[in-house]
Amino acid sequence: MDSLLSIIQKVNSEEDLYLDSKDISDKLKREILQWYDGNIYSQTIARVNSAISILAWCYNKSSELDYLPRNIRDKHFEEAAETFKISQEKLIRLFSSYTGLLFPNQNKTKIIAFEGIDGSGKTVQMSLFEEKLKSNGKHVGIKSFPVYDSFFGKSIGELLSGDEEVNANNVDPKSMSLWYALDRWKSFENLNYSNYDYLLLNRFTLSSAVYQSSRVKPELQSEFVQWIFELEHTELGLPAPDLYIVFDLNTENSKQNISSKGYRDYVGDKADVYEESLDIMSNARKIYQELALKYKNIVIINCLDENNKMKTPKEINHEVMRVIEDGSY
Ligand SMILES: Nc1ncnc2c1ncn2[C@@H]1O[C@H](COP(=O)(O)OP(=O)(O)OP(=O)(O)O)[C@@H](O)[C@H]1O
Ligand SMILES: Cc1cn([C@H]2C[C@H](O)[C@@H](COP(=O)(O)O)O2)c(=O)[nH]c1=O
Repeated sequence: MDSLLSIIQKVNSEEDLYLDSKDISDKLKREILQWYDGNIYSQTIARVNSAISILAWCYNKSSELDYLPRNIRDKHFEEAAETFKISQEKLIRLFSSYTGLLFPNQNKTKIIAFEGIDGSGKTVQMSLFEEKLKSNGKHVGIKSFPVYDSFFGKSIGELLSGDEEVNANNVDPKSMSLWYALDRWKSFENLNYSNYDYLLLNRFTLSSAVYQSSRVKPELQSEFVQWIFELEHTELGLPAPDLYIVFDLNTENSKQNISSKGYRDYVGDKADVYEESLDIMSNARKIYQELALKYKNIVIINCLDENNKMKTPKEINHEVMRVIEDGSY
């Protein structure tokens, strides 16, 4: 099977068809789960089958529903929502977007997030990439998280500064994650990014998955990562980036880069509580590497040369361009 349309045709021809994991490629699983609830990281076959049943319903019903009076149409949605055990609002949302999934628009906005431990060069690289895209005539949106001057971001800055007794390194990881998640949710609340060719993000959900899971016991780490994805994608409806580019370097080089950053509003001239913790930084580096092996939308770029010195910004930018041009993520 090679397309969602052919899968629907199979569903239509075989009553009670339940797909096996091998019946559908990883790429299609990601696409359908992105449409279903955004959480592409929980690819259980039960979730994929639920999404396919709803997709098939949308496809089969569309021409009929389009011509029905409003009250009868609503009745159809109400009954189907009950069958699928989802809310009517969610079914209506899925119905309004299913054509985009079955007949993809090549001009869809690409969301690319820049990630890595503190001082890994995300800001420098995002701005080089943005310049390149703009000089190629692309329409580009950018966002950086946390948004330190927003309502939620201000509290994140205070917690990171370590100035109070309760700080970002002693507050429990789930509570800390909620601040970051709400900060992103607020920032996306009224954002219509469909007109951009690219939306570039300086840190996104993966930062919490990595940094906050680095603060829980190792045996609870992978469950914690899933909790973050569920919180931000399934519950808050944030989109999963098409691609995460993670800049990898050792903690010695990152420390040196942090010290060259100069004054920052939320922390002044000093480092924040995560930047100060060698444990958090080295655990975070390891978790980024582990998650990149697990998920196809996470790609690592090695920022160090054979002598463990930082490659130049231009050299790293070439590697970013290679990943984008390759397009195989
Ligand atoms: N390839 C590089 N070689 C040398 N210095 C670099 C390189 N890339 C970035 N830097 C310097 O390192 C510092 C941190 O870079 P940048 O702000 O881009 O990192 P960041 O990952 O965004 O940091 P943070 O996560 O702490 O916000 C800056 O002073 C920047 O000029
Ligand atoms: C967005 C985000 C960030 N963090 C962590 C990672 C960093 O140590 C700090 C702040 O980021 P900055 O790049 O130094 O400004 O917070 C996190 O744990 N979760 C997140 O979502």
